[in-house]
Amino acid sequence: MLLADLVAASQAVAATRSRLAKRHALADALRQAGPEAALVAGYLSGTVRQRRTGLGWHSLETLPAPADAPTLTVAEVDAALESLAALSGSGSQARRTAAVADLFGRATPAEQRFLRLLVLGELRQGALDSLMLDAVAEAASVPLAAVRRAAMFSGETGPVAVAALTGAEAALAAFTLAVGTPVRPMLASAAPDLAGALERLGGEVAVDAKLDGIRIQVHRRGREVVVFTRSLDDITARLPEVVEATRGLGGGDLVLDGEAIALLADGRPRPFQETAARTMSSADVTALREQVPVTTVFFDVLHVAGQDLLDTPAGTRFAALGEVAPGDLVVPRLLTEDPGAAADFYARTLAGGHEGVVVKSLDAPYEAGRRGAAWVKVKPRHTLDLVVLAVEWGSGRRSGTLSNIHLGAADGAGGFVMLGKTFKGMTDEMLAWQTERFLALETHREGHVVHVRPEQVVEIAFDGVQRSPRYPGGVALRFARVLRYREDKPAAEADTLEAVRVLAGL
Ligand SMILES: Nc1ncnc2c1ncn2[C@@H]1O[C@H](COP(=O)(O)OP(=O)(O)OP(=O)(O)O)[C@@H](O)[C@H]1O
Repeated sequence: MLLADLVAASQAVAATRSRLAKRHALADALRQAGPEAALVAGYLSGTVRQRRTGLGWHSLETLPAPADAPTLTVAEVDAALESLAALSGSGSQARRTAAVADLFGRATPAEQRFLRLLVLGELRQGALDSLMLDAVAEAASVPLAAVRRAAMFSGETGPVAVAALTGAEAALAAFTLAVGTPVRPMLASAAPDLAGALERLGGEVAVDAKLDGIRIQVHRRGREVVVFTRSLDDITARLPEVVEATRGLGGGDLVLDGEAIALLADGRPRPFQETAARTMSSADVTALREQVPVTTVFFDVLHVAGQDLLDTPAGTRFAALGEVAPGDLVVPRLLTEDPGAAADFYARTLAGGHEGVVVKSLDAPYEAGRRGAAWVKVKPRHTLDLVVLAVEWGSGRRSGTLSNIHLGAADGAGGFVMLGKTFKGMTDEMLAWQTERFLALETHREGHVVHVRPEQVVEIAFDGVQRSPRYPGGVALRFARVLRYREDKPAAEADTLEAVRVLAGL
């Protein structure tokens, strides 16, 4: 497939705000790509990023004269980006510059623009992953459910696109849960209070403590244990306690879902940052482990000894978890249909220093990768997970640091809408960290404002939402302040403008 065709498809997707029209444009591109659909799916959903090539906007400021006619193929571009990503060691800077000049020199003006945005991670035509899955189903004329199911086992959309287009439903059915390969975790929806959550689910439910740690998905095959994060990164080396705790369980091969959390001697949680620090680096694990040991807590099981439990009702899965894991490794949980008992449990959980509860249906399957209705979280404090769009250089005591952050909510079509700014709540350590982080994400500058790739999620507390003509979404946050940066949440899962409007009762 020619790069020019991919550019045309990208422009067609970007040109419309209608989800249906975007889906048709993507489906056309996938059909045209055939066996190269994996590449096309990767490029059009923006999963191929600057991170891989190590190129910043500085290196793309002056580009060579463009070519007159389109000759570059998508496969050639991919190979060139791969080899750029592999460059390291002495002299790699010069080789990188030469490779960039060669690639861009063979591109037409429109292709140069596309490549520049692609490499900088700014190609946001709104092809979110869920939309790409819709397009795959359309292009291959297969049921969407079959595509979604394959994607939850595959982690990446590319191989699913190729299977759907070349082998239809039969090829999609070959994607199953494999012990050792992570599946996308099930996510929760939110209710404003406990009564709302109980009403939504009805009847007997499980009320779980919501522990403010790090989501872990643990796979055990024989003696081998692998620990994955919420975003499916392998962090086994960082959490030896989890590996040891899992080795000691019964039940043959296992896939478990849970939380790793640093607790004090009395069982109350340590500050979230301390748990998070344990998952950031695999250096000095032994020393870190001595200072801040983490406790392993499981709340679900997806596979036991050759049997997949994803489609088994939660009540049965929870009973299976009780059989393989001792009580101290299972989340505090109450099975009840009595709102009074649920309220007592919620109050006790909060008194124990925990974040809230997750109310779970006992009949539901494990809906991997979905923010489903079967898990409803309830927290006393409302927060939003927003994306940093730009940062301003600080003044006075903060001069030399990037301080005031511009906050964006997802617009539901792959872009972000600004809701306000804040420089509140940041510790000196956070300021130092964010300065480095946002310089690495920089795309361009306007005066004292540094624009960044919208990739960093930040958890924000606020006192309310008000109508505001100043911001494009028509709403702004009152007294927004930073609680913490979230390393475990991709920008695509940030809170949406729609969710913010609902909060504001608009
Ligand atoms: N008992 C529990 N059951 C399910 N998830 C739990 C539980 N205790 C803690 N959690 C955490 O809560 C998260 C579920 O909430 P949600 O799906 O909204 O994810 P999130 O967006 O990361 O939420 P939040 O920002 O509230 O932590 C899980 O990812 C998990 O890390």
